Amino acid sequence: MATLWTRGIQVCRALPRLCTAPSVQRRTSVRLMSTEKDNLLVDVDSKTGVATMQMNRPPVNSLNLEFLTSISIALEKLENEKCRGLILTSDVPKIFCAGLDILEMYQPDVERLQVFWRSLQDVWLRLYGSKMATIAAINGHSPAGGCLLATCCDYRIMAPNYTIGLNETQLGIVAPFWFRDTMCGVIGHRETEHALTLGIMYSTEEALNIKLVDKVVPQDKVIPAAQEKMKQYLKIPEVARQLSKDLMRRETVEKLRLRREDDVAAFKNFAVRESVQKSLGMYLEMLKKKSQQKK
Ligand SMILES: CC/C=C\C/C=C\C/C=C\CCC/C=C/C(=O)SCCNC(=O)CCNC(=O)[C@H](O)C(C)(C)COP(=O)(O)OP(=O)(O)OC[C@H]1O[C@@H](n2cnc3c(N)ncnc32)[C@H](O)[C@@H]1OP(=O)(O)O
Repeated sequence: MATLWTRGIQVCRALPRLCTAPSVQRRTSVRLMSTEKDNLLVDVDSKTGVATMQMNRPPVNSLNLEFLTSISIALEKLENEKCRGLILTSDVPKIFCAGLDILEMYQPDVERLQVFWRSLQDVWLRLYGSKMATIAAINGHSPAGGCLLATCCDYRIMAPNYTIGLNETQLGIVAPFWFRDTMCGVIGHRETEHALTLGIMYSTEEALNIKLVDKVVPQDKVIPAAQEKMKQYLKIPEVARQLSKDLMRRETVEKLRLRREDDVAAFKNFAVRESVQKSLGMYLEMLKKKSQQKK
């Protein structure tokens, strides 16, 4: 991984503050370009070629356009750098990712809404279709789009006492076909139908039971366990591992690739419906009330 190391140093030269951070010893730390400051922390271990991507957009890592764009650019960069593995996790306490930023969908600017949806498609295409071995270290709640990110990965390790699931119907919205297909690939048709129609948020233990997550470990062991599991993936001859993954996922990836603009139009037309806007408004209100009660 010499090339990676050299390139990493070049990036660090442009960002000297990072290079002096103690946590980057024997590591190449790459802070990727982003429109929102420091919302994505990406460390690449120069010895193993494994990147750790920490989402850091408080309070809940909700995915707005800028954040999705940062993630997409980072994924592209890691793929171009021929990183071998990716651990996706969160730097926000108790939250892996709260899914799409509902404010992007509520009373939207229609042009931005479509760009927003394309940026989510980009992230999905890059993560689900990645050549890297990918592991989600789920160290917090993971509803909807958060669950999507986790299910895009090859393996999921989760800490206890959190929730994960595609809860879209609870907001009066619908998980599109590529969310469904990703979930189906992990837990199968029947459980996905059950999960999607009811918008089920599973506890960590329930998620383990239905194999939505592969392993449960204490909070402080989630990232070490992901690093350990990654070693198993990296022992497999690269081309064989990548082609096997591609064989499993290509059809699903191609389906969206071929229908991207139809999917954008379907999303836009759905999101602007009066009934959908009303549901989103009520859900936001409920979240606000709940948040105020805590304060
Ligand atoms: C015919 C049709 C066919 C096809 C359809 C075509 C297209 C499909 C159409 C639509 C598809 C859309 C797919 C959508 C995917 C999504 O991801 S939607 C987002 C779903 N997410 C959620 O439901 C999560 C909601 N949040 C929570 O449950 C909790 O916040 C939490 C468990 C994540 C964390 O709990 P707490 O730590 O207690 O934090 P608070 O609840 O107090 O929240 C703090 C703060 O953050 C705000 N917030 C939370 N989540 C979001 C969010 N997702 N977006 C924006 N903002 C969020 C919350 O309101 C608080 O704000 P303040 O009140 O403090 O300002």
